[in-house]
Amino acid sequence: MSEAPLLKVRDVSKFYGQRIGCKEVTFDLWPGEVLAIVGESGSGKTTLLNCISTRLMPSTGSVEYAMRDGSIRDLYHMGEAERRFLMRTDWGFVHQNPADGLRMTVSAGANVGERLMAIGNRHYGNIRSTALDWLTRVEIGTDRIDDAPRAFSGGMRQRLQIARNLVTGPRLVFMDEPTGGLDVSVQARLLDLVRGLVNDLGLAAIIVTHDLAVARLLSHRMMVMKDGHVIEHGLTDRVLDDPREPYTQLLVSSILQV
Ligand SMILES: Nc1ncnc2c1ncn2[C@@H]1O[C@H](COP(=O)(O)OP(=O)(O)OP(=O)(O)O)[C@@H](O)[C@H]1O
Repeated sequence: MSEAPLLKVRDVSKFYGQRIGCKEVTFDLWPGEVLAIVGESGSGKTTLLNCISTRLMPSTGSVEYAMRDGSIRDLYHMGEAERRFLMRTDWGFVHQNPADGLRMTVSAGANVGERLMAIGNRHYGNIRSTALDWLTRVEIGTDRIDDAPRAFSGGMRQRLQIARNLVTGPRLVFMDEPTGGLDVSVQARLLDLVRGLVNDLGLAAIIVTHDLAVARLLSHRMMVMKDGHVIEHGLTDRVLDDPREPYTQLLVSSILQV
């Protein structure tokens, strides 16, 4: 890991009227590091993820990002066009529901290829061969390249969404319950795949999950949220093996096997 954080999140709070979405969240994320945000439903995980990824503007706080050229930018003071470019090129966002991250009626190949075109690739042959390569990497048969994702199973759709996000070589990927809504056996295969890709590509990732087994398998560090606050934060193995907060102890003990 390099010496400067990729993200510096400082005192990020989001209020929905009187209601707390998340409150005074501060942490650094380092290049190549995977952070899991865990907590029960309504604890503020998605609100925090959306604030950090600028899909939602926080009420207060700041997020600094180390750009590829080494400059540090304040995400909430970036122009809209620049932020969109960053999202398309340097970041990925994997939604729980693949339909939110895919174009369901265009082919699998086009779903992957259009991200390449968005960053300036114009050579059809190269785009198609890169798309084929990525379908293989996410274990989708290359004979399915011309099929639309609406003809795919849930697991295949999620793998295609991952290929679409990773094809442009992002440095940071946000994932919101990436295995939610899938069968257990499909989840296990997807988790293996995500873990392999994140390791191979040296990606930094922030993964929201209510499933501690997902956090155990994928993350280096984890933050536990309750009622919008981060109540515990540390190395994943430490938090899961030796939880300090009574609430985390309860969460851990409610899972038979993590
Ligand atoms: N658009 C909104 N308007 C009003 N309140 C909201 C909105 N979105 C979230 N909240 C509230 O903010 C709090 C945090 O919600 P959030 O969805 O971030 O939690 P979560 O941990 O991601 O839950 P889940 O796992 O169910 O998605 C909750 O009290 C929720 O009701």
